[in-house]
Parts: sequence; structure tokens; C-alpha cells
Amino acid sequence: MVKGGTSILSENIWKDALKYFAGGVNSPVRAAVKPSPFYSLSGKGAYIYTEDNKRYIDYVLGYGPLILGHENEYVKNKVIEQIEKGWIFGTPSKSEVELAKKITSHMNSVEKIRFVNSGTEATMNAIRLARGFTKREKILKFNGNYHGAHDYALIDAGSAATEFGVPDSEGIPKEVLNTVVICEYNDLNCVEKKLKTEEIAGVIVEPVMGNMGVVPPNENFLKGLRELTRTYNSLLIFDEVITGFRLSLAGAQGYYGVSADITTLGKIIGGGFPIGAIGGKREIIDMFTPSGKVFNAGTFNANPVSMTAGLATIEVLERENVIEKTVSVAKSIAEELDNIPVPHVINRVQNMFQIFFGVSKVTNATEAKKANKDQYIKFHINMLNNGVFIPPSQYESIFTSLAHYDDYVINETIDAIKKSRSGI
Ligand SMILES: Cc1ncc(COP(=O)(O)O)c(C=O)c1O
Ligand SMILES: NCC(=O)CCC(=O)O
Repeated sequence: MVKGGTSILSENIWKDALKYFAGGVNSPVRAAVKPSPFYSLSGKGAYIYTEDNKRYIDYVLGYGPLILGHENEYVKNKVIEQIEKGWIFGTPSKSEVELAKKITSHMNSVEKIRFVNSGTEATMNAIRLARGFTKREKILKFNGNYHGAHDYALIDAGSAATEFGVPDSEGIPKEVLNTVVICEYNDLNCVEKKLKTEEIAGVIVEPVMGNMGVVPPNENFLKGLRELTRTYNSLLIFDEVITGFRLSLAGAQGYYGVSADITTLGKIIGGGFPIGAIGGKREIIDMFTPSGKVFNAGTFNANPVSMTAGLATIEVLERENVIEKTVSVAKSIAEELDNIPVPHVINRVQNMFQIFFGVSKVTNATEAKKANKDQYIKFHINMLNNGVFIPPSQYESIFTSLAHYDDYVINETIDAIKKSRSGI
């Protein structure tokens, strides 16, 4: 097994992939790995192993779900047990009730849930629900917030939408664009003005921005959103697809002490299998079909494998002080990054963080875009060459997992950072 370096076999697969997939991939951020993506073969703990027999310490972690690291034994065994019994029934299964009980026990504002298959579906349905509930049409979102890949979210979106220079996607009807109102993150004045002058069904927000790098909310931002949405009878939607069960067991809401009307979840609650969820107050979630008239359905909704993996993951989070451990790793790594002798700023909230070169503060998407992306990419490549996989894009977050809570992994990472800082 070799640490980092070039990847001949992956390069051959990549040549084939370019023939079959737009840009060679099935989700754009994967094409951002330079000079070309490596092809993963397996994962164990903090490590990814590639088709080329290379090993990387993984700080991408499937873009968030793997808070326990790769192939956690407990989760794996529960999933195998489930698979031996079957994996889709087209009927309810007990696992969905167990996962719902678990999530609602941790998140006060979530009394009822609808399970779907991705964060994208979660926010799409949350928006539909807010419109159905308030009988209003407009949605307020923030510049650089990413809520997945559907029409109502791809306006001034972060993540790959910014990385590839298309924060407004082509193919979205004007009528849809006109229903989305944009403010800069952390700008409560803008939110108040829009809520006052437009009939807004809901304000959707990443409570910590994780899709423009990491951008924390200012001290009063989330509380301010809570108050303003109440005043103007609009719903507050927290998109906790990244932050749910990451910042705390009660998500960003627990961490900041602000509760939402609707919460979207994904990533961690599926333990690495496809999932999304819309949660909220009973009277809001009850508007979904069949008890209400806001339509949602799905062949794979609440599929037992994702339910089982999610439940097992949350059990480990509860039992093993996982969040505390991931935060302690994140602190050590962020401190070492801070020693890089090139002007930069590091934004970190708990176990998610990112470095921005060439700027002294990043409090919103406009400031994030001023960071020196070229320096970030050089750093990313240097890190890969030294055996560490951090996000290939400035506009993603570095994550830590339970498996990184290991002196050997931490020291190896620190060593890689030291070797990677020249030439950026
Ligand atoms: C905050 C947020 N919301 C929604 C999504 C979309 O989730 P998915 O990729 O599962 O559709 C993401 C994905 O990264 C996200 O970070
Ligand atoms: N922050 C954006 C994502 O996590 C998306 C991952 C993907 O589309 O592969």
C-alpha cells in the first residue's frame, strides 16, 4: 500500500468514464479532484484505498455521512443482518419507526418525520410543505447556501454550483426563479426587508454554511431569523443535512439553542446509505399525504437498509462520545493548518472546518469567493501527494470522524500538512 502519488489505473478508468458520463462523473464535485479523480476500492476507518493500491486519510468522508469513518463494524453488522432479511418490501418496516423515535428523542422541534432518499428530496419537500402550510409561494434562501439539486434550490447556490461557475442553473423556468428571494448570509436587515415586503412562505437556511467552505452564523443571526419569521408568519426551515447529528446530537438547533419549524436531514442519519428526512411540528408534517394534501411519495422512502444503518450510527454516536472526539481531532488539525505561513483564515464550527487563503475573514458567500481558490487547489494536490484527501473544492467542508480519533492518524495528517505547505 502506497501513500498518495499518481494513479495509473485510476487514470485508465477515468478515460473510459469520460466516454460514458458528462464530465466523467455522476456528481460534479467528484471531477474537481486534480489532475483526475482516483477510483476508490475500499474504505476502512479513517482511510480510503484506491484501485491503484494507494491509501489516503479521508477528510471528505462521503461529503459528510461517515461520522464514524469507513466500514464501522457495528453499523456493518446491523446492515448485513438487515440485508439477510430483505431490503425492500413496499410496506412499512419496524426500522423506520425506531429511527424516527431516535431522531425525535434528540431534536425537540422534530415531532414527526417523513423519510425520503436524499437531502435534495428533503429540501424540495420541505419547501412544498412550507408553501402548502402558509398558502404563500415565495421562499427566501441565502447566497451560497446549497440545498441540493432541484429547481427551487439552484439559485445562488454554493458547493459544486459555485465551484463550476453555475450558481444559477440553466433549465429552470423564469416562473420558478421569481419565487425565490435571495439575501446574503448573516444579513438580518435584508431578511427583515424581504419579509416585510414580500409574502414569504419560508426562510430556508444552512444554520452553519457548509457549502462555501465553512461559514458560521454571526452571534444573533439564527435567533434573529427565528424572531423575524415568527413576526412575519413565515416558516423557518433549518437545512441540517450536514449539521444534523454532527454539531451535536440535537444538530445545529441544539448547539445554538434555536429551534426551527421544519428541519431537513440527510447524510449522517442514513449511516452512509441514501437518505433524507423532513421533520417538524406535528401539524406541519401531518400536511403530507395521506393525512394531508401536500404530496410526497417514493418507492425507496424509508428503505430498511438506510433506516438500519442510520439507527446503528446514532446508537454509536450516543454510546461513544463521538462528537466530542471528532471535535478534538478537528481542533488539532485546524491548529496545524493555522501554522501555514501564507495569509489565510480558518473557519471552524465543532467538527467541520475549512481554510481560505488570501483573505482575513469569511462571513458570507461574497467573501468566500474572494479567497484564493488556486492556492487552495495547490494545497489540496500537495495533501493528496502526501496521502491526505481533503475536499477538492474550496466550497466544501473538511470533516472529521470517530476513526480519526487516533494519534497515528492525527500525526500522519500533521506531517502531511507540514510537507504540503510549501509551493502554495
Ligand atoms: C446543506 C445541504 N442540503 C442539501 C444537500 C443535498 O443533499 P443530497 O446530496 O443528499 O441530495 C446537501 C448536500 O451536500 C447539503 O449540504
Ligand atoms: N456539499 C455538496 C455535497 O456534499 C454533494 C456531494 C456530491 O454531490 O457528490
